[in-house]
Amino acid sequence: MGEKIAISLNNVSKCFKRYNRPVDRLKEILLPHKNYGQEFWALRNISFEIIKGETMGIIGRNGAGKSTLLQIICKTLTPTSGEVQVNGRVAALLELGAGFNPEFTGRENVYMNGAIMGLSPQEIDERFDKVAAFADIGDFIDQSVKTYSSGMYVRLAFASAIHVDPEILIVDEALAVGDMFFQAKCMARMREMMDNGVTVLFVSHDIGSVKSLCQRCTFLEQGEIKSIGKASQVTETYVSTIRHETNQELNKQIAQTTNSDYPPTDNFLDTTKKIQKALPTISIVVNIDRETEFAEGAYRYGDGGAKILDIKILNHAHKIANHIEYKQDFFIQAAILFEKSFATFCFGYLIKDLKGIELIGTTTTTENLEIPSVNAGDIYVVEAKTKNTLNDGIYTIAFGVELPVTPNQQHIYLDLVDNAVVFKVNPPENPLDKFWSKTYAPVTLDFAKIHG
Ligand SMILES: Nc1ncnc2c1ncn2[C@@H]1O[C@H](COP(=O)(O)OP(=O)(O)OP(=O)(O)O)[C@@H](O)[C@H]1O
Repeated sequence: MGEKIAISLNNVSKCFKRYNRPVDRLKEILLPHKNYGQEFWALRNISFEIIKGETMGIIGRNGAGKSTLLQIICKTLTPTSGEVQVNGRVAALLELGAGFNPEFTGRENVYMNGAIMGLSPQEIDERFDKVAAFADIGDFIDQSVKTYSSGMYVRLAFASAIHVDPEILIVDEALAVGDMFFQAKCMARMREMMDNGVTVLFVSHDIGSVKSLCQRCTFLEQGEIKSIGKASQVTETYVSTIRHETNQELNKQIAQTTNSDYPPTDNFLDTTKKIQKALPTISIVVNIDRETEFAEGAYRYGDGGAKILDIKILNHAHKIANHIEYKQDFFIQAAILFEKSFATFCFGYLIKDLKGIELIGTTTTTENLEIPSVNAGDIYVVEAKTKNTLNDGIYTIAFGVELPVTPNQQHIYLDLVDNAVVFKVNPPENPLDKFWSKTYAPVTLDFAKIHG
């Protein structure tokens, strides 16, 4: 394994045996030549390398094999076949319950953990106060760990893991158990460790955290790598896969309750404010007679029935632009061809930064705008006008046409083009106008002198 590689997996597979009844397991122990269980491959042919200092996210549905993979890397499980090489001191925060001895006090566990990680008692003495301060569990540090709440347990586990100077930090969803203040503290600490060159492997169902923390990401599906690469792209593949399945599930539910192919939007019409608004006269700049090529890296998904022909960003002067100005109005215009008839539809957009973090967006249902029925063959041009509240930088837009099923909660995606357009926000002409957050919301500031 090269010096720059922290973790290397070569064709790693893991097979578990599953038994229908506990007695079958016993029978197999007693009669080892007989087979009473079924083989289950939790991982199949997993190969990748993680470079030192890199942060890799692992995502996938429940049961995809994420924890099994981490346990194999941490060597608490042995693979059925394949090779695993790990180069560096590993601190792992796996599922709750692993790692600490419940009979020992918190203090004893910190010493035990430090010793396992190769620290001398003197080194642990030097660090203990920092561990206790980070965990912040007060006198519980001298109580046995079995009396801890799950939150206290995570606090101490995280504090002791990060204070052994790991070269590789492996975190499995553990942070989700702590309270929000502790989660924020852990995230900040993880970022600091990454900045200092620690390699991090991070399993999470929170796509936002994976996008913001990880450079690369692996999407596991039924024990196999479905996608591996840049975190922003892999997380998008994952989200689109899940949305596609949600679409199918919703369609199934709808088909069971109605005879029509698509949702009866009567319920929707009854329960939301009816704003039957004719589309204003729009000065059309999008292509309406052919499908346009979207930005490099764009990808689309959806159930069909509608097709987005074109999406354009327009500057404050309503001219096609790939640059928009600080704090000025801009427009998003799209053309949609309907291939089926629908009782209504909904459109919306989402602006993301280059890491894929979703910053600003809305839909017609969020805005309480209801669009009347459309017929197969209709072409609609839709437009959003908004003020640019983004800081200077590069952004992408996802634009979707959907069917509202439950207002603002569940939509069926007919056509969604992600990363459809890339655009740049220019820095302000006057540097004094610059703000320092990713986005800006207009505000009224006030003050009053109450003394002196
Ligand atoms: N000891 C075991 N014996 C039998 N099957 C197991 C064992 N451990 C895990 N599995 C199975 O292997 C598959 C992968 O499990 P794993 O815990 O790695 O998934 P995961 O992606 O971490 O899921 P989650 O997101 O729910 O934590 C699951 O179907 C699980 O039931």
